[in-house]
Amino acid sequence: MTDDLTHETLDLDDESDSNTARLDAWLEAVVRGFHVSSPNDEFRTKWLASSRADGSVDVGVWESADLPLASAVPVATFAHFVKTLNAGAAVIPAWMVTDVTVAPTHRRRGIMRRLMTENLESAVAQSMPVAVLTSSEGSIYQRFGFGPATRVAKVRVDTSERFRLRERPNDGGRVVMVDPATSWPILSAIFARAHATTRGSVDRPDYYEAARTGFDWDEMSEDRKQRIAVRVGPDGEADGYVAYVVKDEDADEAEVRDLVATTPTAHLALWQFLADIDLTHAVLATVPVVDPLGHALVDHRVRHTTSIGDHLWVRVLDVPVALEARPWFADDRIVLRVVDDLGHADGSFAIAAEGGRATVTPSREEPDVTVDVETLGTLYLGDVGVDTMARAGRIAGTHEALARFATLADGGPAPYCNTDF
Ligand SMILES: CC(=O)SCCNC(=O)CCNC(=O)[C@H](O)C(C)(C)COP(=O)(O)OP(=O)(O)OC[C@H]1O[C@@H](n2cnc3c(N)ncnc32)[C@H](O)[C@@H]1OP(=O)(O)O
Repeated sequence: MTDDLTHETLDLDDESDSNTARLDAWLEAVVRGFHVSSPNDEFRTKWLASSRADGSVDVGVWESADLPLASAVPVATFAHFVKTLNAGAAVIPAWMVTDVTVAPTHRRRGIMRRLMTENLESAVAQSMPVAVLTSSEGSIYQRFGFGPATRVAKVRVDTSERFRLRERPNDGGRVVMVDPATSWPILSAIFARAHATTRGSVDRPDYYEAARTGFDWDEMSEDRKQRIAVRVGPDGEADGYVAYVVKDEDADEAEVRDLVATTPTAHLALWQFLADIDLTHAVLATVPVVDPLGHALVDHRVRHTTSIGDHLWVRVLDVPVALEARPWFADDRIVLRVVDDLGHADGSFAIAAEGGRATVTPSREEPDVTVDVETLGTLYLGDVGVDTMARAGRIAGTHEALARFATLADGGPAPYCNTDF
């Protein structure tokens, strides 16, 4: 990498003592970077199994072992694996970037920039249409072409007697408590259906299975607090679930760890279930910003938003593949210029849309509208409209061209990603 730093991709399958020590040191660097306690043996074993299952590619940067007090722990880490993103009209491969850390002793000397630049080049070499990540801070990744593309809200819902749905779900379905240890086939099938139909959804890393079936990654121990309820629809098919904990019996609050529903009725039925938990009077949850729950309540104020934040960041790498996978909302043809300092998405592209889908091809025509690749990432899943970005000074074009682009690009359901990675 530089004279005193070496850059190495871990071998997750080598079980020799020396390589195990290497993996442990890499994991220590990650948890240290995020200020999490050092892992115990159970965490390490489960982390390795999950990383292998995901096909994770984990890179570390080490100082020379000849330096005084040289540590086995790398000074930087970077990982990616490939899953899928529901882009609204098609599900496409997504290059998922994670575990980016640089030690305080080595910060701000370009290590992360180098790792990210090389990593995105690998993604392009493997024909990835988009890279995605979730970010610890708000101003790191724009410089690499990532734009915040979905948001989540944190809510506190008063589930005392004030909680009343206008209409109690009454379609003949029921909610059943299931044993977390054996729940995974049901939960993963529900999530797969939600993923296939939810714009902005990213498929889940393998560690979700351990999290849902009895391992608490934060506490690094067996999870004996989490409960799971599954909603069974009138046809006998499981169509939603909620995983929750009542952390402290005195706190009166249930905390939702995961709520996935494949139908509107299942969603409301699971909220009614949460409201019906005795000895609790509030539910804390992370939910879509555009959420029907408030509108389904007699008193919408029982659902109180405590914060809204960005969640999934998108970096378009292959403009035609990415844009052909998203929905379009008018029949029109427009030439879009994308400016990308890293070059991957740079160029002009004709978007010819008809019947909700577009054919996108490189073009030499004069562009109607110009965006940088970060702005394209933010527009991609439809969380923010063209007009808003134009008024933020982020899209160039004539008034008429911007209006046509807005009619073409804006519409459809608000995106939602409820996968953390
Ligand atoms: C996808 C994820 O994993 S998100 C998690 C990111 N990791 C963390 O938050 C853990 C704690 N932080 C860190 O480990 C490090 O500070 C990192 C990884 C964020 C940055 O690593 P560094 O090697 O210091 O970054 P590097 O020196 O390559 O900086 C590259 C550019 O990003 C900028 N940058 C770096 N960190 C930050 C930050 N926290 N906020 C804003 N800008 C930043 C630098 O100023 C630099 O800008 P420039 O090249 O355009 O002038």
